[in-house]
Amino acid sequence: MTKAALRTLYKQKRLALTAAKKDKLEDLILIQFQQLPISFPDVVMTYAPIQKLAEYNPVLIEEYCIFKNPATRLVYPVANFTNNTLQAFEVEPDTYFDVNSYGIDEPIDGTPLAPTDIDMMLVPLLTFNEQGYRVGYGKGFYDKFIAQCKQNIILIGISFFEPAIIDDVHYLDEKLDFCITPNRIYAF
Ligand SMILES: Nc1nc2c(c(=O)[nH]1)N(C=O)[C@@H](CNc1ccc(C(=O)N[C@@H](CCC(=O)O)C(=O)O)cc1)CN2
Ligand SMILES: Nc1ncnc2c1ncn2[C@@H]1O[C@H](COP(=O)(O)OP(=O)(O)OP(=O)(O)O)[C@@H](O)[C@H]1O
Repeated sequence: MTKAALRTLYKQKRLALTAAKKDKLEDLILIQFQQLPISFPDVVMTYAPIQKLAEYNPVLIEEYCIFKNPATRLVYPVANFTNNTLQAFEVEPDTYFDVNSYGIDEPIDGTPLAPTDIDMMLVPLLTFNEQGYRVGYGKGFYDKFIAQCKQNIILIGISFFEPAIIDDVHYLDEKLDFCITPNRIYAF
């Protein structure tokens, strides 16, 4: 399917999950994440989920990263919807967040961080394919941002559903290193 058709389908599939089903899938995803064959680096970019789009909430994964590596530093994206770019901000436990016009909690007094300082990134997505390419909301925020990160950054997608076939992968699309589903880890 095209990315446009996949966006519509996977938004519907996510929104159709009951709270109980979503809770169960989130537990299974955490269990899979805990099997990842990596050592946990210091600087981890995560995201605050968009509730109205039923995104996966990575909070338990963040806690697991801190448990495995107490030196973990958490970073969140702040989106500029004028030019569809992201900026990374490191947060502390007392950092304030404010909800932006798209319903995303963003840090308002974090410390700006260069994309090259990020070691690992949890990348939001709607779906992905067996080759490690993802479909997001179609504004290219993450593709552009990942292009500025270091070569050996670990990119991890998380999906409630198994992979799809994407007919229109673009040459600028960035490939994930792993995608976690409730059933297994895909390594690319
Ligand atoms: N949690 C989270 N944060 C993120 C992203 C993300 O995918 N998830 N982004 C990843 O890029 C950036 C923001 N990109 C976004 C792109 C579209 C929409 C959105 O609400 N799209 C609606 C249509 C809204 C409209 O056009 O009025 C939709 O897709 O239904 C939200 C965020 C940065 N922060
Ligand atoms: N490295 C890049 N530099 C400039 N433009 C880019 C880059 N990568 C992607 N784009 C542009 O961004 C637009 C959206 O890309 P795409 O459809 O892959 O978004 P997406 O991955 O679904 O969304 P997102 O990254 O926002 O979650 C496309 O028009 C694409 O040309």
